[in-house]
Amino acid sequence: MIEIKGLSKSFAYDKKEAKKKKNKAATDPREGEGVFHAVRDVSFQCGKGKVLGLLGPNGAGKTTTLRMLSTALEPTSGEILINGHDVTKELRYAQKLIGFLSGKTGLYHRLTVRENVEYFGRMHGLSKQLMDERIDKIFSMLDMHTFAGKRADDLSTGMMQRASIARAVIHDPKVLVFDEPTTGLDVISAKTVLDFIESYKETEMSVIFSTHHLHEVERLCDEVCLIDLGETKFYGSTQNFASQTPSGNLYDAFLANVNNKEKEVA
Ligand SMILES: Nc1ncnc2c1ncn2[C@@H]1O[C@H](COP(=O)(O)OP(=O)(O)OP(=O)(O)O)[C@@H](O)[C@H]1O
Repeated sequence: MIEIKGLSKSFAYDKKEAKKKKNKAATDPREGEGVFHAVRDVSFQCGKGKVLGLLGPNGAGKTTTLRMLSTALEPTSGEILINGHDVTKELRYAQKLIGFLSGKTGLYHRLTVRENVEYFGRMHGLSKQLMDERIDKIFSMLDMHTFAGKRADDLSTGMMQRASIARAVIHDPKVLVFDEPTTGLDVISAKTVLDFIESYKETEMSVIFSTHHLHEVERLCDEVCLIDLGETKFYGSTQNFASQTPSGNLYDAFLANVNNKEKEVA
């Protein structure tokens, strides 16, 4: 179980940005004195065996939120608890339990896919036997055996993404945090990734992933957290989210919950 309570993250403006903002009235509620409040108040939780979809228009604060969950960024305020343990205070404990997939693959281009995954497995202290078992299982789930010996810089986008996922889950994390895992993938690779996430529903894991694709939410998510301008605007079951509008569809519910004038959704 992962709980996020009143999370916020502010970034100091660089000199150029600070100069631009000086003496100008703020047009965005996230603009503060010398800082930009990218995430202002985000709260949700994701129980064992549940999948939560993190939604929001471009720039809403999804990636920043997920980076905090992954421990890559330290929150300005708020709490992230895994099984009651505070992630910021028990970093090692949290890093063992979290598997993070970000937009950047983080693979070593000169190493083969298998070498890459083994490297991250060793960093997590996996024994050779456990590593081989895990690799065999994950590579089968993600249909990776055919390109396990290829160097990372020879991979297609879809292969690269699957290798990055294998890398993120080699240590058998209990909480998966995936940032837009299907962005840029063709239909077949996207299906492999979605099937993989779906398979986790049968386990005790919690999965949180951000997406702009509402059909993915419909298929996979038990719960939805929609953020806009850095704040949680809706958190609850996917069913309750959809039933907020007369049409009962996720697309209309999304539009009804965002203030952002552009109301972008892919
Ligand atoms: N390191 C940083 N310094 C300053 N501002 C930042 C930083 N990281 C993010 N931001 C700003 O915070 C806001 C939220 O960004 P974030 O990447 O979290 O949005 P997002 O919801 O993931 O967007 P998208 O759907 O386009 O990926 C944006 O306005 C972004 O420019």
